[in-house]
Amino acid sequence: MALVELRGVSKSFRKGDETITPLDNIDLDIEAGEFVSLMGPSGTGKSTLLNLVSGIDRPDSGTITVDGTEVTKLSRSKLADWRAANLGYIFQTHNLIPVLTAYENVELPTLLLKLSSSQRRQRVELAMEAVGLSDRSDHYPRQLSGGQEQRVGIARAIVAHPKVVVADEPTGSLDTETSEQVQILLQRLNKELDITLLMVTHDTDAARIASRQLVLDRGKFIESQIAVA
Ligand SMILES: Nc1ncnc2c1ncn2[C@@H]1O[C@H](COP(=O)(O)OP(=O)(O)OP(=O)(O)O)[C@@H](O)[C@H]1O
Repeated sequence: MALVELRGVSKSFRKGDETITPLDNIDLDIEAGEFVSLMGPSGTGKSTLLNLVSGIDRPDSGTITVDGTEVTKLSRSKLADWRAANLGYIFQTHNLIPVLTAYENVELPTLLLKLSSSQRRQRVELAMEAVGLSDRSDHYPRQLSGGQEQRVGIARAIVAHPKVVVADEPTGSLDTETSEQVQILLQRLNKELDITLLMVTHDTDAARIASRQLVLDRGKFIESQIAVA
């Protein structure tokens, strides 16, 4: 069984009189340790897919299973606990809390886990180290560069040792050089820490660093051209 398994997943939204169906009976398998990129025209349902995999939203039909847990069956409260322990989310803009230091921002998701304070400290320190920011722990977001802020966002996403990390345009708001650094970091986390990644991107260079490229269009996955480039 794949680490992430989508079977017959559909999701529609009503827009006035119209019904739009970004995801139409989709199947997807992501194996443990894979790095999958997802591209596609604007509004085709890429973020919707990430929200379904992470249990933020529910499909109209179909099942989503992550590491043997059928996420689509979990109650709301169970879902919150499951997400805290199993899923990391990297946003386009890092969404850091400005009044907390880098360390405290990364620590936040661990407060939902049953850990001793020394286990918690160890996790945060490891995550800060993994993104190369151990020396910036006491800095506030305003004291960090855009790339450093995004790296703190990445540390926050991996601090709970999640099974899967989903990333929604993680390099979308960065300049070319910083974007490349974040791409290298994501690739390293995938290869060295064996983190399974599903990354939405509009950037073909970013998509190329993934081990598998998918394109979503009109409710379905299509073969990616860049996979054979
Ligand atoms: N909660 C919602 N209510 C109504 N419509 C929604 C909702 N969420 C998404 N949609 C619609 O579903 C479609 C897919 O949206 P989604 O954000 O998943 O696309 P996307 O591929 O991530 O787009 P982009 O590349 O521009 O970020 C869009 O038409 C969007 O307007």
